[in-house]
Amino acid sequence: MNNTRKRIFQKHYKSSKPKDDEEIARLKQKYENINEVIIKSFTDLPLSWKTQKGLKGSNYKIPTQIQKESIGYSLQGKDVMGAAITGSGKTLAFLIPVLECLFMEKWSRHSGVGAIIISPTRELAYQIFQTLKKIGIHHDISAGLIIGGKNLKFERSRMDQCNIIICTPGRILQHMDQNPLFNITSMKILVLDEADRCLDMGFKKTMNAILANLPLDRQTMLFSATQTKSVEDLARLSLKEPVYVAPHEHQLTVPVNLQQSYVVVNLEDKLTMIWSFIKNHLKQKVIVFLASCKQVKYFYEVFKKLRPGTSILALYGTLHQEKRVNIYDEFCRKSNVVLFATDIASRGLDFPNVNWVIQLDCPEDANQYIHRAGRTARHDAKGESLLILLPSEEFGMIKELEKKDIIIDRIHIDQSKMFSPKAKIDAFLAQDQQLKDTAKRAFISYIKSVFLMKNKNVFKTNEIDFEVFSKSLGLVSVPRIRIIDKLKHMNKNMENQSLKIENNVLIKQSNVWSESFDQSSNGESLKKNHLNNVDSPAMDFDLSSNSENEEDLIKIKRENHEIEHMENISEIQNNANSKHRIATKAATARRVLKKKIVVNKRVFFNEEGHVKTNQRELQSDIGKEYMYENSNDINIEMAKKVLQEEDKFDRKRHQELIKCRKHQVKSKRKGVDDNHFENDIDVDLSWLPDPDTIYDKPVNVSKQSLKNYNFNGDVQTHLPDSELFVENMKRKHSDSDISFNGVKQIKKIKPLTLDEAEHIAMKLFK
Ligand SMILES: Nc1ncnc2c1ncn2[C@@H]1O[C@H](COP(=O)(O)OP(=O)(O)OP(=O)(O)O)[C@@H](O)[C@H]1O
Repeated sequence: MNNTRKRIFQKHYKSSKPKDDEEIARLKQKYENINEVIIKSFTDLPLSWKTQKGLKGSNYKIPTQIQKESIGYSLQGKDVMGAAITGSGKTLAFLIPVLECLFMEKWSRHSGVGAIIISPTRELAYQIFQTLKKIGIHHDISAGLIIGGKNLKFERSRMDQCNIIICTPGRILQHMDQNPLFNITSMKILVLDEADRCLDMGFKKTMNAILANLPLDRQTMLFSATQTKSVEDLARLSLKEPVYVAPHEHQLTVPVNLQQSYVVVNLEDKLTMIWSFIKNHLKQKVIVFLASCKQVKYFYEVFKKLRPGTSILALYGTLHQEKRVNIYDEFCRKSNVVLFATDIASRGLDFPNVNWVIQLDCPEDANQYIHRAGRTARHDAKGESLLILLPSEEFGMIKELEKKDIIIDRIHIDQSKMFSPKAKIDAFLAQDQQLKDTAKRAFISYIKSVFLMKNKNVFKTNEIDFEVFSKSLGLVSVPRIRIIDKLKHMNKNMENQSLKIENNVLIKQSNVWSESFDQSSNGESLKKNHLNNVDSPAMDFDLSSNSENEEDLIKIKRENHEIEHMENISEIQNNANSKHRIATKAATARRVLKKKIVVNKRVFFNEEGHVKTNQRELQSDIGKEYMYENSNDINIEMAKKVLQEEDKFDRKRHQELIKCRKHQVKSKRKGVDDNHFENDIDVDLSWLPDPDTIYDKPVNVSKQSLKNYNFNGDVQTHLPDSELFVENMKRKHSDSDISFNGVKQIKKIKPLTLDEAEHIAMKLFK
């Protein structure tokens, strides 16, 4: 019955399939009369049957507002700039026109690249690809995901067969540069998802290079929840009379179903706060945003060890690509789970059914807040967002959000529901050096991220109590951050000076900074913890992560910064480089002598716990002379010579020792006692029982002749079972022909049982 129905349906379906040419002509006619007001469902849009079927199969029936308003313009071939709140369906708003455009152009697998869709992160590109696969399943068009993390050759061999390329900026540029067969001359559509991010300073050079390679005769679509309106950006993209579609402008910046709130906590209480939150929300799906990948790593490692009773995942840029995709999929699948993430997860990702978004570290700006919070309450779903602010961040950040019409309520933490995992974390770090290092890196990366943030009304490094913060992470002492020390020092000397620096110099500089931290924690300079009014210069750094360049590579969003408080950037670089000079022991010793520091004396103890005084004296004449020379200075050349001379003596002694050892082995083999070695092995064996006494007695030995021995070799009184024991032993050993060195051979002795062996041992040691 079912089969018949299916066949009938297929017959009907086949007969109703219009010829492509006819369909194209019919649809073209309708393009001019698209009226968004009368569009109630996707079927009201002039779309090919292949797309309609794909949409239906994916359960998309009613278009969202941005889809209704933008798809018409896109079908007409206009450049479109779409801006709509997070989770409002912007992906379909550009994927449908892309498919339709290629269909109308009668694009086939052999027609080459027809559309390029660029996304700032790999995860987002992967997600777009998945959606395209669903809705484009009935089209005879191929698509490729070009995001890196895979062999370039492998991608290259497939590039030419792709009609739609979904990519990240870095990877597509790599193909443009390195693949002579990559042909995009016939390309029709360019889409930038999260356009403002793709066009900001982080990707500026890459995007400029990509755009220079693309044909000018193309349609361009830009989509984002926080769309760029920069004239410069639009000029770079060579947009032609773009249509700006923003259905929620002046009404909404965040979804209506999003419930927002914020709390104010001290930096040192953040860990306790998030731990308590997780413990109170074990049955929820939560994303926790942090400022850097090193922090994410630390929180992930610690929380995994703490075992809160829910799954813990982490997503950050330095993870291997395959792992990233697996974590992404796992988080999508699970319902009770906490994901610690950097901002690679803040834009575009459509994780289903996220209950909470926690912004544990303050977002860079209001736009960042919008994107992060938008990971929940997507489409028609509800969700909650909690922003965690430091007392020093509250005023500035709330003002920033108000500028974007985002009004959020402050809530207070119920202290009775706070559980501190501090004691456990301290214990973990004490046992695990790796975790301790991760904590140090987390500490440093957080301080650096605050230091480099542009908005100094919000991010104030001088308000951070370094000692208290480091303790809260389980660290015993404060890790040293040299560059902050350096800048603090320079700040004092060079106030009111400014300097224009080039982008690339600063990028290099930031790399030096990221490497130049010293993990030793005994630096006096930071013992006081507070930076004395040191704030970073007004630089526009983007610490947000991205998969292309790895998130800890600090990127600048704006060119030609005015940097106050710095006299000469090259000087910083020189100084920073000089920090990398290897400190030799000699140099350290010289410094110690110069400063007249009394270093601790090293004391050696022997096994009995007595202080060893007889240190080996130098043997060579030159060595003795050097030792008794009463100088406070270190003469490296002289020390070298002494070592060379002493080396000769050492080698000689070593050879003698080897000779002696050989001699000892030989003697042992011969069974000859060697007095020399007896002296070496100074062990008193007098307490051992005389083997003759035990083994060489006749079977019916008298009770009186049997003796037991205590540990000191003293004869003890006879025990009633001793005779039995010896007899038994003799009987057992009667078959053996094992011979003891220097002891009479006992023939045919059977081996002892375990009990007997234990018994004899007990007797001997009593
Ligand atoms: N017409 C529709 N009907 C039902 N669901 C839809 C429709 N359009 C999109 N969705 C769903 O809404 C969710 C959000 O869509 P999408 O990821 O495209 O949002 P977005 O606007 O791109 O968000 P962001 O700004 O965060 O990137 C997805 O789960 C998607 O499947």
